[in-house]
Amino acid sequence: MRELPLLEARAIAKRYGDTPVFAELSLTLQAGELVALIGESGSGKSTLLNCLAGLDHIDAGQVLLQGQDLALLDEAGLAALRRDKLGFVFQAFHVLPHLTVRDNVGLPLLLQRRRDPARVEAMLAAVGLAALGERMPRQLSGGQLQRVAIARALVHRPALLLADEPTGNLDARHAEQVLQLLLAQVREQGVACLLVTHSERAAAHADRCIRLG
Ligand SMILES: Nc1ncnc2c1ncn2[C@@H]1O[C@H](COP(=O)(O)OP(=O)(O)OP(=O)(O)O)[C@@H](O)[C@H]1O
Repeated sequence: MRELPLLEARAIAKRYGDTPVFAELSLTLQAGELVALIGESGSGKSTLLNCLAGLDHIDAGQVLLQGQDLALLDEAGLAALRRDKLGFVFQAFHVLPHLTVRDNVGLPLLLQRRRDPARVEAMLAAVGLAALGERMPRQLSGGQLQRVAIARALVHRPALLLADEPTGNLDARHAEQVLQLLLAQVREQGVACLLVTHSERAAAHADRCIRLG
């Protein structure tokens, strides 16, 4: 028997006003799978990620995370699901400006009431930011901020990682470092990862590609 998909979208549709972004879109993601989401600018990749995370409402269809239909959850239920199961790397990082780098990375663990300083340090080291834990976000470069966002998205060992161009601001060396980190989470921890990317190099690491538009 086939394993229950970690994430399943069934014939979902999204429009803004009268303008459809996508329709009849179905996808599944299994634990331990890295899937690249590709498509031209404006094809709806970020919108799809937001819909899969329950951050944006769909107009038709169903999204199921570990069999749970997101539409049946209220806002508190959705927030708890995101807190416990999901890591999200936003295109705009959404790093909190008044917290240090270390506290930004530790935030998901704090929200789950399970502080783990060693895990936070390990994630900082994994993204090459071990020396910058005490810095404030305004003292970081764009690429460093992106790596903070990646460490924060993984620190609580989510079952699902939705990553919106996580290597977009990085030089080749750091992009490869981040890709290897994502791959390790997928292969060793069984994380399911949907990776939005314009990079052929990043897409080449994926098990499959889904194209929008
Ligand atoms: N809040 C919104 N209101 C109206 N239209 C929106 C909104 N958000 C996105 N759109 C439109 O929906 C379409 C898809 O946008 P989206 O950001 O998902 O694309 P994308 O594939 O992620 O693009 P990029 O690669 O440039 O990040 C675009 O045409 C965009 O203008």
